[in-house]
Amino acid sequence: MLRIALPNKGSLSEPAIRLFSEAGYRQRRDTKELLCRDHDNGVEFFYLRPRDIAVYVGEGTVDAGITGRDLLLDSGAAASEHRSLGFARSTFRFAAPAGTASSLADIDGKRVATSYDVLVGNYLTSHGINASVVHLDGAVETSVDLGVADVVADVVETGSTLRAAGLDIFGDPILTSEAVLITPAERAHHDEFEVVDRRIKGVLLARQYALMDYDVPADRLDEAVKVTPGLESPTVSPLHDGTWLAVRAMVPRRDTNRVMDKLYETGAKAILVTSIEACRL
Ligand SMILES: Nc1ncnc2c1ncn2[C@@H]1O[C@H](COP(=O)(O)OP(=O)(O)OP(=O)(O)O)[C@@H](O)[C@H]1O
Ligand SMILES: O=P(O)(O)OC[C@H]1O[C@H](OP(=O)(O)OP(=O)(O)O)[C@H](O)[C@@H]1O
Ligand SMILES: [Mg+2]
Repeated sequence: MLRIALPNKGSLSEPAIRLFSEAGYRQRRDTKELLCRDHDNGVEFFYLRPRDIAVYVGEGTVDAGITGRDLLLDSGAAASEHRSLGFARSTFRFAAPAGTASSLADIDGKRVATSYDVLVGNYLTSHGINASVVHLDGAVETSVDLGVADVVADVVETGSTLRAAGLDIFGDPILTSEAVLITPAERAHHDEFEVVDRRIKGVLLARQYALMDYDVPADRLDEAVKVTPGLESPTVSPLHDGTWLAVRAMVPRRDTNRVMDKLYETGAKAILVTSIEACRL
């Protein structure tokens, strides 16, 4: 059986499990379950701490897993990013009390608290900054107030956690992160993994695209098709009346209303948008 590690808690867990459910894989029913075997699809799922997943994948004891790009880089494990998944998006930033730091150079000689010491250590070294990294397991934003650090480096989504702690973000983002599908760095993929990957890709595409159908006068087809080029090329079929054509194309979901406006202006009618349940491309 193919072995896949999924996050058992935290922000990555629920969307990672939902992704595999939507791809047709059996998932655990209870958050206490640490293992779930999907015999029909030949895949065994292990629910592990998000931070540990890169370690298991790097050791090759599981064939693939989902973690955050930030956690993968911090682990130093021999695992590599195979596909980004578009959820748990965050940036990794430095922050300090207002007025105490405004650029990377201001960190020199200071103490930086973080849960991601490898990531931060490598970043500081590569930028020639000499600072001491203080490892904390979590709630890093409190460390400055309590006097164990001068600066923090942490995950930022909306920024409200840092703001609430009276810290201002400064400098360039250290990293832009999101959930990623990872595989062992030094091993060829199993054929079974290719099936899993194709299914995951299908779910991601189905989330990203909608199907658009419309009717257009034959002499306006070229203009309309420029607005809906589809992924390969749109399907065009004749209507019974002989002067109109029916067009079907995939359209990025976030563009559907803008595309419909443009098509309408081109003379298209009966414009319909339908969700895609699943796809293989
Ligand atoms: N608010 C957030 N928005 C988006 N991604 C986040 C957020 N918080 C954490 N992450 C991402 O989740 C991963 C960290 O998972 P982890 O479970 O260790 O932290 P967590 O989600 O805060 O859970 P916990 O604090 O319970 O350990 C990282 O990839 C991180 O970028
Ligand atoms: O920029 P924001 O939108 O505020 O999000 C970022 C915060 O979210 C996460 O913490 P979480 O809420 O999971 O709490 P914990 O990690 O401290 O348990 C992360 O560790 C940051 O602290
Ligand atoms: Mg957290």
